[in-house]
Amino acid sequence: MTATTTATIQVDDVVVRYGEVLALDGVTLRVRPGLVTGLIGMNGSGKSTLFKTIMGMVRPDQGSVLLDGGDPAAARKRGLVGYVPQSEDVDWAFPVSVRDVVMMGRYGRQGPTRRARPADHAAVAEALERVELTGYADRQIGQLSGGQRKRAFVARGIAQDARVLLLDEPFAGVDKRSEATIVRLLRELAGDGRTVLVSTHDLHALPRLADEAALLLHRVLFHGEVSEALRPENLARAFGLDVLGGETA
Ligand SMILES: Nc1ncnc2c1ncn2[C@@H]1O[C@H](COP(=O)(O)OP(=O)(O)OP(=O)(O)O)[C@@H](O)[C@H]1O
Repeated sequence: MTATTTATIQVDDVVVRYGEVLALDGVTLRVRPGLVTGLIGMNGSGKSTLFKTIMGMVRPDQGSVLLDGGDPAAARKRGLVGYVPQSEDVDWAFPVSVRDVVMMGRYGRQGPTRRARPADHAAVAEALERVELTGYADRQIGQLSGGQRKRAFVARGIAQDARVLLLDEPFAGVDKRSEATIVRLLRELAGDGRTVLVSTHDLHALPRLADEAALLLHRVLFHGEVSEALRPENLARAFGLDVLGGETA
């Protein structure tokens, strides 16, 4: 059972190119269990590509990724990793209910028939409760607010009992209540020993959210204490901006 296994993300010197575009240029990163790690970077810095590489959906042109010490695609297939995608990557018109989305987290345990057993229904109900969406279970997923949609995907990862959770911009377009709920949940999930990696633009939420932060600009510029990551000189390097005003030279 993966539940007792320590899962850690190990990325070594990863390069990913899309044709001429160099999305990741020698990324090395260790993400430890039991912590929330924030992944900070400007648009196009490679955050989504790094997530897809960690999940084995994008193959590095160079370098290696280990999830729980093994191949990422295999780890994903055995349900080790839960993913909360960016909103643009989801077809919100798809005719599935919130409950169906959360039940997807149980597919890995159901075999090819996908017949839900009482334990699956119980896990889905508990996950919905934890994200405060019990009353929305039968709604079509697209009928939820932005924050509720994110919470539904977090519930999918909880129902899956994923040891590694990757969240791509979970606070984009999210109301304050959902943000607070997601922050609380991620802290609880990390407290249970899970590995939680969250990309965000929301620097204000970072001290409440994360134990560590990594700054990404096609490579990891800094990884360590959140307060250190937020130092103006570090943000200036990651965002190419002088936080006191204009563009850096
Ligand atoms: N499928 C693709 N084909 C070609 N180029 C791509 C593809 N996906 C991403 N890119 C390019 O790779 C670079 C990194 O993109 P990526 O989406 O990983 O960054 P990001 O930090 O997640 O950005 P954002 O915050 O805007 O989502 C960008 O220049 C982007 O245009």
